[in-house]
Amino acid sequence: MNIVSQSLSSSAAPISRAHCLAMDAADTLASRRDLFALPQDVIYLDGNSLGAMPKAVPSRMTQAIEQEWAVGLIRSWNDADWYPAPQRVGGRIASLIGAKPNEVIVADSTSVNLFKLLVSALRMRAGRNVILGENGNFPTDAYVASGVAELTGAQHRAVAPADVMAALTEDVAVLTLTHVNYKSGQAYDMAAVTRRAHEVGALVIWDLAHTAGAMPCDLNGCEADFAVGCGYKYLNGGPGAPSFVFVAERHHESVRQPITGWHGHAKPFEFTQTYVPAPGIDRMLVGTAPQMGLFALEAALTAFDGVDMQALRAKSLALTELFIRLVDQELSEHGFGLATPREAGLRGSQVSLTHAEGYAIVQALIARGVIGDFRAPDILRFGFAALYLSHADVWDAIATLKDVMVSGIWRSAEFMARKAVT
Ligand SMILES: Cc1ncc(COP(=O)(O)O)c(C=O)c1O
Ligand SMILES: Nc1ccccc1C(=O)C[C@H](N)C(=O)O
Repeated sequence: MNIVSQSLSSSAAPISRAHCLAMDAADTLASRRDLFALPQDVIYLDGNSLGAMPKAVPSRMTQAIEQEWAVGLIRSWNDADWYPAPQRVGGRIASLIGAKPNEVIVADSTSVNLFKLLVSALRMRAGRNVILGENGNFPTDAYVASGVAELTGAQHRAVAPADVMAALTEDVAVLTLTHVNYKSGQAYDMAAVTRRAHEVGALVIWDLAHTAGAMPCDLNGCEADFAVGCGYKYLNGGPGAPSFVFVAERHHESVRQPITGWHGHAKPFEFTQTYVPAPGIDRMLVGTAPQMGLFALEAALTAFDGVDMQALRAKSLALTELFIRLVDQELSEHGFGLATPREAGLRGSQVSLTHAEGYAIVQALIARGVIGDFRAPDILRFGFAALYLSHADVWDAIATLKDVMVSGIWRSAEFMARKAVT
């Protein structure tokens, strides 16, 4: 039972702001908020798109720029340990996703890492030619799968999430899914899906964009093959932070990724003319790593030091449950639907509402300091980063949304007309 159920189940009384403050007083993660620089007048519910900035980042960047780059110059590749940063930061992320440190490396973007893994998986399942995906996945996942299919002659087959299990047939080389859907916030049962895929001999790539740092994940416990994810969402690495890629140790020998750049070479500084893949996870590298992005991400990850991911999950579920209950309690007359499962076990760390006028409503909310986002055609999306949100924030966000609806302010031309960029 989570903190909301505990404090509310015994009473049928409406939830009040005082209840929320009581939950904050009992919140063991509450002090983590001080690790983040967030404007006073903002309630930030968009950490599933761009995480907030950890205060540890600016001083690390200043040191990297003013000392390591300006003074150390090229010597810093060795003297400041720039060279092993992809492995080092990968090792930190591994601890958040149920992987061993040598199974995760940070490189490139999520889209590029998906490309590398899809081609690798097809090569490992020669004789099978289907990439199985899901309808409604984040577009880049579908685009990259189609691009790989076009390049390799494979077939990209996308089915409804509910039909994935049945679509796992013996011609599937690789199944590619996003663990927590970016629109609905619904999560797959990673263990069950991976098991079924393996029963038919398929490999699985999990996109953890909306999972890593948002909730616990046990890649090795699920015997996952491959995974990718973003550094800039719940890991708070900053805009365009590099992505991470996971390859289970048992596949390290056989995985051959297609972008055979020199940093994935066994001996990059021998400058030979023939490509020989590096042993282990290093072969997933391509070219020179974006060091500044790595440093920001590395500093950002210190916000997770000592965090029990089960406690983080409990708080995340408490926040999302509270939000859902308050929508029921405060907004029932305003035409919102719920696109996210009420059942906690099926939910990631976001709540999505539906409303035909969602775009204008989100714009009006943002103008009042509650930052969520809109996803066409009718989704109002709210991400809950348990490290920096409080239960009172949830109350205040709902109160602002109610005010936007009751006042009808969202109908003003300003909000109806503004163009969405995020
Ligand atoms: C599920 C998912 N995959 C991938 C991405 C992004 O990939 P990239 O970092 O390559 O832009 C996102 C968000 O942008 C996402 O939500
Ligand atoms: N990388 C971005 C750059 C600009 C605007 C949004 C994004 C996102 O990450 C969107 C996110 N993946 C989503 O789930 O909608």
